[in-house]
Amino acid sequence: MGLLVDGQWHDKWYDTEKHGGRFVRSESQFRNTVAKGTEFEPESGRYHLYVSYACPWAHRALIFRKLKGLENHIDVSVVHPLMLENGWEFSEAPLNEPLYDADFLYQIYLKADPEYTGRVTVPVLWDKKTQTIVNNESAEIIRIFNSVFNELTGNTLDFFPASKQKQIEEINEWVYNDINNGVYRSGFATTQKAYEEAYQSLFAALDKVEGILSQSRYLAGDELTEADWRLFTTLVRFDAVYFGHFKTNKKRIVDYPNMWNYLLELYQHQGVEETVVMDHIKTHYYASHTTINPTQVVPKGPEIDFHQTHNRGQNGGEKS
Ligand SMILES: N[C@@H](CCC(=O)N[C@@H](CS)C(=O)NCC(=O)O)C(=O)O
Repeated sequence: MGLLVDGQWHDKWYDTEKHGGRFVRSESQFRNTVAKGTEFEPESGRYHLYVSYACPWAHRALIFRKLKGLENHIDVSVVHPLMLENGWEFSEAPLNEPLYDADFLYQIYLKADPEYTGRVTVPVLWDKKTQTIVNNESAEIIRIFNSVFNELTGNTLDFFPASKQKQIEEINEWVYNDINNGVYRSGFATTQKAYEEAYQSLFAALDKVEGILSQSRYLAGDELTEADWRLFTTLVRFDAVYFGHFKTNKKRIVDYPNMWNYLLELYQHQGVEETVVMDHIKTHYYASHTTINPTQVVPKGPEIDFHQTHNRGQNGGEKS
């Protein structure tokens, strides 16, 4: 775990002291988009996506690449699940870096900006033509994937429809703060107070989700949207990792009937299962966060069956 300062790598854990033991996520810095008539034209084969299978933010991008039929247009590199003193690393194939034969993800950041100061995070959308990072913010990468390559792929599925954008943005706001980032705020807290604040707002938000899903098929009504996929990547990690490792242990997702069935439905959505790589997920969290789990022992359980039949859309506690 570390960061770049003026282009130099420093092995340093998150500084929570400044914020009373609270984990505060820093803003992503590369915020360009792909668009016709700009320096980043939508072109097949031009862009490369760096991800970790472990990371919920990168997972969003992988899911959108799949749902939007971009696999033949945007290739992917997957980092090694362990993130230790050099940050994200590449390894032997298939976890190698094909463009520059880089060993570490920070080298890719340095290609984009030799003086870069900041965290070296996944996902990264890389432009092979101008050899720079287009964007390293998953919330924006999924919007790019949602629409920008439609002419190339012919895939017009829209997970951010104009009629629902305001509602989706509102849902994203509290789901991000209290759930997606909430699990990290709980797990990375270094004071009891900071942990309890995060824990309480997390479970209040999960109760809210359960309430919504008892009335409605998806978060924003009967249409599957970006808001659902953003929540999914946290829910699918919850019982296996966050519940134990991040101490978010009031309830598991399997204890919420509507949310659990919803999670099964999303997991079983065409193409999604192959984006969920549980051994990378467990290894990454348990063995990389040595301040939380110094032995780096990865628990064997729990056994989770995401293939169970779900009841969504069958009037089973929710309107179809
Ligand atoms: N806001 C970013 C967050 C990405 C992020 O924090 N990724 C984590 C992995 S889950 C990471 O790469 N962390 C490395 C670090 O913070 O040094 C996004 O959504 O893309």
